[in-house]
Amino acid sequence: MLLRSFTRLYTRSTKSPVSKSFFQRYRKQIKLGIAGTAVATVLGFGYCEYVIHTTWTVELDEDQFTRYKISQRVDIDPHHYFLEAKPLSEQKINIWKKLTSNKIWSLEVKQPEIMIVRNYTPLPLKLTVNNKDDYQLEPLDIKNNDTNGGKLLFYIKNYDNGEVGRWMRNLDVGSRIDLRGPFVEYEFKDDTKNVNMYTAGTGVVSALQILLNNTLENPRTFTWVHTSHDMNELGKLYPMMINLNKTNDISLRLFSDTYSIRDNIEELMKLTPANTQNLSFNKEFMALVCGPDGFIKSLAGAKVDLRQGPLDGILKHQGWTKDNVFKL
Ligand SMILES: Cc1cc2nc3c(=O)[nH]c(=O)nc-3n(C[C@H](O)[C@H](O)[C@H](O)COP(=O)(O)OP(=O)(O)OC[C@H]3O[C@@H](n4cnc5c(N)ncnc54)[C@H](O)[C@@H]3O)c2cc1C
Repeated sequence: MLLRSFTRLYTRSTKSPVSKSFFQRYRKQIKLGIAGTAVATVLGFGYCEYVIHTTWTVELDEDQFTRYKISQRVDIDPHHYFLEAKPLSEQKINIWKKLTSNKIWSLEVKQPEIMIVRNYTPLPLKLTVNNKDDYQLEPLDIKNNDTNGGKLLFYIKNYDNGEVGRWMRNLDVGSRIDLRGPFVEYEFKDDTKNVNMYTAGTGVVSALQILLNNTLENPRTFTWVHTSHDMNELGKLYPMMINLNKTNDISLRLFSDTYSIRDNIEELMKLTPANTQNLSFNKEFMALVCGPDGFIKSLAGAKVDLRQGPLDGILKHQGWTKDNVFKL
């Protein structure tokens, strides 16, 4: 008796008649279910792709992000590098022609892990990397529609404790970055004929962005003062600046080894023509100042809450008016 019930139990548990009949009974439905799941998965992936492509704009836009990937990066020194970003979708608008050399503009880069953005200033330059330590920079021929496939080149400083510059430096080539813009920081008025440009550190990019754009019909005259701790931090931007200095419209004066302009006040005064028109606004002259806070303060007075703030410093001393000066 005991043996029989054991045999019955054993037989039931090993034959599993329930599952066998279940599969037999619902074979069709199971097959349909598997096929349905496969179709849903394929459609799901397709939908995700659709959503991604429609929630990120294809053309650069101020309100929404456009997807790029890091196509090349060249490290200059531990705190400076070039980064080239290539759009994932073809850009129909030639942004350089659209903005011309009348505007200084930047793009926002998103750091998605901590959801912050920082502005960076694209340069109209083509980067060619020959090998690990050798690269070339060449200006885009914007007038003749050279867009380099919409690739954008940035010159970036990474601070030891900085978030975005450091994050981008550690990303692999091929990684995705999202860009938004353009945001115009300054636009020249047609009347402006003579520009005094004062830049320090990465502020160099504002001057280079307009001076390397060859779309302007009637070029302006530029007196450009740049100060860097060490000109080597500019990498191959430095020889490019020396070449720009050889053109008729640009006169460049470089101060190295110091961000402090205190040591060079006399020379800066000489480079900053005194306004002899009794402090009245002369629409042909414009001074742009771009660099660290202390640099801006010494030249033109401090910015206040990201606004222009009162005019002070060397430019005020030389009789320039508030309307002739813009702090970037
Ligand atoms: C219009 C515009 C264009 C620009 N273009 C360029 C460009 O082309 N290239 C470029 O390199 N930069 C450019 N910048 C600067 C850039 O946007 C960033 O500010 C810069 O890269 C630093 O950002 P980060 O996230 O790397 O560092 P952050 O995290 O902002 O830190 C920067 C530095 O400040 C220090 N810091 C951070 N928080 C504090 C705090 N609370 N108190 C004291 N110190 C602090 C950090 O330690 C670090 O040293 C531009 C800025 C503007 C507004």
